[in-house]
Amino acid sequence: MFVLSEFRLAVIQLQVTGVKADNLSRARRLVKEAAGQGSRLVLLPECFNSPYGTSFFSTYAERIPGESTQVLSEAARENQVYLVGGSIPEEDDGKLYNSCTVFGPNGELILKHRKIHLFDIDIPGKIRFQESEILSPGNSLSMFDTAFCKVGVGICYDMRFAELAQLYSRKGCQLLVYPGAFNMTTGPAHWELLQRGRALDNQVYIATASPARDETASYVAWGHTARVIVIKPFFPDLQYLAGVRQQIPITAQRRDDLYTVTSVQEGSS
Ligand SMILES: O=C(O)CCC(=O)C(=O)O
Repeated sequence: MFVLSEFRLAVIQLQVTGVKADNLSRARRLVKEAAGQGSRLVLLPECFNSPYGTSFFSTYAERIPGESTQVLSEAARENQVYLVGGSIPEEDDGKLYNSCTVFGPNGELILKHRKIHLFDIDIPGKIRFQESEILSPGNSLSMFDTAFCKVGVGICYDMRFAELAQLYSRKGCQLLVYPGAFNMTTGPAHWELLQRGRALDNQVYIATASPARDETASYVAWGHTARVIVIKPFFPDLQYLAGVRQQIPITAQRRDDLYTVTSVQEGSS
């Protein structure tokens, strides 16, 4: 397979409101803009079509395929990009999931990742959030190949679990993407730290996308810029990555005879 050493990736920090149609059209417009700037892989945030919160999930939930994933598929095809479609509340067989769909440049659905680790935390006086009151967890790892590199997918809280990133890296991923929506408590404390940790431990690139911060929302996303909508291009450079892995060869230096992290799931490619 011909692999480009360097490519442009766009992370869209989307303004998300209660009007689904606006969220979809805004996302579509920004994917086009990102592609117009040369991006080959585009990432949207967690819950990009709906406000984030357990009280919203059932109202905004859709089946897959459905309205939102149709828009994503068309946006990927029209702009010839790999599109990691953030996440949406998904309804399937009476259950709700937090699901990320990934589309290829022909608009084909490459994979669906259901958030594996549900966001259940309780920090007294700060934030209580219990996704598991409403959502069911996914049970699969999710990776896909592109013309540039192999990509592992997680959603927000999934990023806290070092084992998942480690498995993705061991299975050959060079880039991990996490649509996210951290908050004003854990955002400043951990959002960047987690990304740097996962990247450093595993010698991979990490890309995350958050909804833009909206102080009027019931759940205020940390985001991480001052602007309402930003597209951040950056260039994963696989040659550089290979160099780092050679210079600091931790993969070969692991003591598999002493410890190991394995997936109990077979057949995840
Ligand atoms: O891990 C955190 O602190 C935030 C996670 C989160 O917001 C989510 O999973 O949606």
